[in-house]
Amino acid sequence: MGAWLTSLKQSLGLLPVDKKIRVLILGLDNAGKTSILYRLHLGDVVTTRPTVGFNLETLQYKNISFEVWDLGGQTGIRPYWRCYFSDTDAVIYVVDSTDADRMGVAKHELYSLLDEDELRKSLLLIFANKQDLPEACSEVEIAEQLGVSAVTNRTWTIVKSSAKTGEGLIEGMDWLVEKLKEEGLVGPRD
Ligand SMILES: Nc1nc2c(ncn2[C@@H]2O[C@H](COP(=O)(O)OP(=O)(O)OP(=O)(O)O)[C@@H](O)[C@H]2O)c(=O)[nH]1
Ligand SMILES: [Mg+2]
Repeated sequence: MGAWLTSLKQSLGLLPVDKKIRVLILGLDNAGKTSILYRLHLGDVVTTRPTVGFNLETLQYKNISFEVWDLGGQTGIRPYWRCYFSDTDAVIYVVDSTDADRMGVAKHELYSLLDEDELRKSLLLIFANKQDLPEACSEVEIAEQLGVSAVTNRTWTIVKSSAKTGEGLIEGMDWLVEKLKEEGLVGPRD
């Protein structure tokens, strides 16, 4: 069905209006969350500052509306993440693949998220970010250090990415769309 016809039918009440897919972008400070949000939103590299609070954008991808919340990742802000958990369809967890010293902290924060009841049904897309840098660990190494192979109660994947070059971002979004369809959260026509 053409997009205009869908929208006409929706406005006439003949089709349900698709709900927005709620996505949280989480991860340690400096991981690249804001850079990824705006790379997806604007298709370009943006200059960022550490996020205090959040950035919120609506992304349209493959006829799906994603309401994307990018939350600040500094230590003192992380306890506030939980204020945003309700009704979250997907978590994008961003890891700085060059930050070997803090991989344990990144793992700890990830496992805290996995323990959250409000996120028990959320899809989990992990971006092993900053792959354009020569010192970046591979996504296989990151997966190992995060211990994600032990995660069996979630639909998850890990994708290598770069907010700088754009590598992996579409691959990650495509995975999300496929899983949202499988779970019936978006219709087959989307
Ligand atoms: N080389 C490279 N640099 C990146 C990449 N992604 C982000 N950066 C840089 O990493 C720094 C932090 O990026 P942000 O997007 O602000 O990180 P953040 O996760 O939003 O950080 P907080 O808001 O503090 O939680 C910035 O200097 C970015 O330019 C990437 O893929 N490659
Ligand atoms: Mg930020």
